[in-house]
Amino acid sequence: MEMDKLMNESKIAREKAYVPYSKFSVGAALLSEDGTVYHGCNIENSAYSMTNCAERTAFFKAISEGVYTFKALAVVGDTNGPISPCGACRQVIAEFCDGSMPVYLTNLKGDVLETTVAELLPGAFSKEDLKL
Ligand SMILES: O=c1ccn([C@H]2C[C@H](O)[C@@H](CO)O2)c(=O)[nH]1
Ligand SMILES: [Zn+2]
Repeated sequence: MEMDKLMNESKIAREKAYVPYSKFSVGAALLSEDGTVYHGCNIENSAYSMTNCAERTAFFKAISEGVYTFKALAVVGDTNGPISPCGACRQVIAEFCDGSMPVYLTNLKGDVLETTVAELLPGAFSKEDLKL
């Protein structure tokens, strides 16, 4: 799949955001190895800290379906520059993706920052740290 298509999928995912508190909608589109695209949106809660970001929603949907191998991620929000995933999402992304996997951070104006999982979270805590 071309990356502009994946970025467009993230905009479609964004339309489902449940954001009565922040009114800040975010969408994510996670491309799996077999070509399936998992949509994620942010899902807020009156107990604010229970909010789930768009990125983690997309990952948890895929993982819960038994899908663990990913090729790319696109994220979009109505930000001035390319959206910047929060720390919690960076850690979840690092858990399930190779450091070299491309991540496309975008906004509604069409700005695109192409980065990688490793660039998003240098020094991520990982399973190696657990000495398993
Ligand atoms: O990368 C991001 C940044 C923020 N949010 C959500 C969390 C909250 O619902 C709203 C404002 O922080 O945006 C995401 O889903 N992803
Ligand atoms: Zn997040």
